[in-house]
Amino acid sequence: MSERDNIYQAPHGKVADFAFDAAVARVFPDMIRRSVPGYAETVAMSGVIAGQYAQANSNLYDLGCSLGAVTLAMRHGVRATNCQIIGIDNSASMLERAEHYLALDDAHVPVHFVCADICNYPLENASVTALNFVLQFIPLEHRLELLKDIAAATLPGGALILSEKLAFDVNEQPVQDALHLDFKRANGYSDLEIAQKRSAIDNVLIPETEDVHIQRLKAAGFSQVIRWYQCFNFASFLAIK
Ligand SMILES: C[S@@+](CC[C@H](N)C(=O)[O-])C[C@H]1O[C@@H](n2cnc3c(N)ncnc32)[C@H](O)[C@@H]1O
Ligand SMILES: O=C(O)C(=O)C[C@]1(C(=O)O)C=C[C@@H](O)C=C1
Repeated sequence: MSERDNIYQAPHGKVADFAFDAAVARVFPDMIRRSVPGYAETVAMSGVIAGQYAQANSNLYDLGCSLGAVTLAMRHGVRATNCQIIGIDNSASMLERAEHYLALDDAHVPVHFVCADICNYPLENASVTALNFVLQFIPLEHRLELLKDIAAATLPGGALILSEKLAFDVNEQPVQDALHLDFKRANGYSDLEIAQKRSAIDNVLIPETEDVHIQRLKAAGFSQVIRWYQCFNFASFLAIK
């Protein structure tokens, strides 16, 4: 079991930019469950989507895999034969723990975890790729290029699962922000913790609107984009090549 996230419980003075370091890796399952509305459903359904879109003799990628939650959900969902799943993250602390969870898992699809920058990693023969709450951390100027690389590596009929924190127009933004704030409060975060986490992620997690995501996925080479899930300000899209 993961430890409880109390990283922002005490006053920090100046709050440093958020990083996926050892302290975050240690509490990550608790942190993401209490911070991202719909996280558990998004992970579970990535297994169902992988079941539908995985093709025989292909690769499935979990880009920014953290502890491998989506990797393992896809591993249990895949029905096609001779697939392998490659989980990539540039945080060694995350991957160390991902290997631990993988060792406890009993499914049979081969899984390889790789410590690398997803913006430079050569992708190929992909039937399903997941970017589960990861593109939001990639610098804006690199996002289109990464999606183009994914689309180019994706087989016809293959899919990308893109889950993101969304930005909204001026009327909707305060409504969604208030609901997200209450979601965090309901999960036991204090107002100080919420405020300090917000300053930590302010320059690091840059959300964009649904329109921007859909247009860019199409510009990258995906022919159809469906928002299959949304819970408050977090949504997940299925982009089909
Ligand atoms: C919010 S977490 C992703 C959660 C995970 N996909 C899940 O569903 O549990 C973001 C992850 O992306 C990783 N990451 C961010 N930028 C990256 C990059 N350029 N290359 C590889 N990994 C990156 C971080 O280390 C972190 O583990
Ligand atoms: O938006 C927030 O307030 C968050 O805490 C979101 C978020 C995320 O979406 O990845 C940010 C960092 C942590 O990884 C967990 C959750």
